[in-house]
Amino acid sequence: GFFKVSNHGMETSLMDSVMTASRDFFRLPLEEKRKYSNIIGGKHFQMEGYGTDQVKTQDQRLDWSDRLHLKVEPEDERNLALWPIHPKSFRDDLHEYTLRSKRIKDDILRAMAKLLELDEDCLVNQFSDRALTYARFNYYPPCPRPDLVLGIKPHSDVYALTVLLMDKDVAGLQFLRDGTWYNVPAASNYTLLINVGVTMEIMTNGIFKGPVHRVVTNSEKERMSVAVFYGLDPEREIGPIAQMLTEDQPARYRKMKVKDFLVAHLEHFSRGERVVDSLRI
Ligand SMILES: O=C(O)CCC(=O)C(=O)O
Ligand SMILES: [Fe+2]
Repeated sequence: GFFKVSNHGMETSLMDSVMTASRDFFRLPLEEKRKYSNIIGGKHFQMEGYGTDQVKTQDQRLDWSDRLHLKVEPEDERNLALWPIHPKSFRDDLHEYTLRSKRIKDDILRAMAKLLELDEDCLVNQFSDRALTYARFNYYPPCPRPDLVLGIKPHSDVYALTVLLMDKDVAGLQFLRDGTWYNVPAASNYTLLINVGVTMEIMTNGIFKGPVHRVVTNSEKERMSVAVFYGLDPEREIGPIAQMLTEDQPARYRKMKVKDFLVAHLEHFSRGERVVDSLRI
């Protein structure tokens, strides 16, 4: 599922700085932002950078949003050429923010392990120093026809855990439960939203589920959010962790290399499907 955390130890000034740096970036002229484009040489799509989703098919549903997607960990794999230098504080703020966010993530992983009656560090230890962390800055401009287009189409996050910093003034995120969409209010009190992703769903053999969510558009106001996604080392396998399996509780998902799993996710996402459903045994 997903939940809000308060008293998380992240300074409100840092949260404000990250939001402001992000807003300032998206307000730059298009030619400035294009320097960080996720399309190389006008045609080749890459995961990182500024832009929208990869367009795979003519009939694909597109989202009413702009993103800046950056790898922050492993630190030696940062592609700094794609880290904006305007506004000036952007790189430092993001670096600082992800250090704090990592502590929150580890605290939550320990609490989740306790809930599962596993060793406290059992989940934390799944994330080696080669584990992937991405930051995604989402910008949703006002949309003249909110009835026709979504800010982000329904999806489950693919990585293990998402730490989401939401707009303080404008709501838009919705979660699906039993066929009904529920609104998440704007984060006026500096709470962070923690969202379980399908990597966690698989690791915990389906106990913690990656909920389906979407973002609706707004005809008057722009909205911003910053998501930090925590994934595994792409070179290892993803599957239910051994501690979750017993004779009565056999594996519900087949194993796959993380790298291939992420590629499969993109295929499913562009079709509005969930990759996890294709891994069920
Ligand atoms: O903008 C939001 O509140 C949610 C964004 C989201 O779901 C995502 O980036 O995966
Ligand atoms: Fe999401």
